Amino acid sequence: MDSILDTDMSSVSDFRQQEPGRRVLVITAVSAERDAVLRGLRGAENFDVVVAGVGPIATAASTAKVLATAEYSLVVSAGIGGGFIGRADLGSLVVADEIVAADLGAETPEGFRSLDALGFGYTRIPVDAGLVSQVAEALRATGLVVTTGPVLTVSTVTGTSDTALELAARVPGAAAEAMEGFGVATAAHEHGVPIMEIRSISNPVGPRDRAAWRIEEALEALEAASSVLREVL
Ligand SMILES: O=C(O)c1cccc(C(=O)CC[C@H]2O[C@@H](n3cnc4c(=O)[nH]cnc43)[C@H](O)[C@@H]2O)c1
Repeated sequence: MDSILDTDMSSVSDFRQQEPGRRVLVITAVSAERDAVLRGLRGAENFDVVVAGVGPIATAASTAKVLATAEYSLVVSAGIGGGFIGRADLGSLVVADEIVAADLGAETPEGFRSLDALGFGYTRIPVDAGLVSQVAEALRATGLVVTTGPVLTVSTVTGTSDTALELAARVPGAAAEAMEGFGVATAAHEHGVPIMEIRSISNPVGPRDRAAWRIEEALEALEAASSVLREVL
């Protein structure tokens, strides 16, 4: 398999306008995630799966571009992510009940202040509670291990225990971190389309140990989750 970091974004420019209605747009960062989602969806016709790049900025731009060309009833940010220790183990799934731009703000002598605390915008996008519980229950019914909670969007992968502890204190209940959710959610929110985020856990949030990442297992869990999404969305 190619590196997880390969970003084949051809699906963005190849995207064709689809019938409006109950269409679901799934946004992944990289092609390995897209392929796992597509395996799970097994040709489901009401889903489009698009590679939008790594990080919140690339994904926001790519998602906005797709949403400008077609109508969707739901946008799903899906991919691998880091799990906060004690909240989400390797190979398990996290369904976001809130999508939080966790490092968008300012450092002050009193500590971090988020953009919304500074009065400049928003950093938290809630997910419909009924949708979260419906999807989480359906995933659990197939034997998958699922946590619901805030999923943090960061521009820098956490690499120390200190940062992991700081983020967990900043967002109580934080279950996972990744790099795209808030970008996808901002584009969806601005288009008035409901959003959800699902992460399969490839690594713990904390000291950088690239060799300990379990990307294959996380992609398998993402595939399994996608086959459930096929049935419930
Ligand atoms: O270890 C590195 O040197 C490194 C540098 C830049 C990027 C990476 C990635 O693995 C890209 C992250 C990619 O996967 C998602 N992801 C998975 N685990 C985490 C995490 O613990 N924190 C943040 N993002 C994570 C993310 O959504 C990206 O798409 C590695």
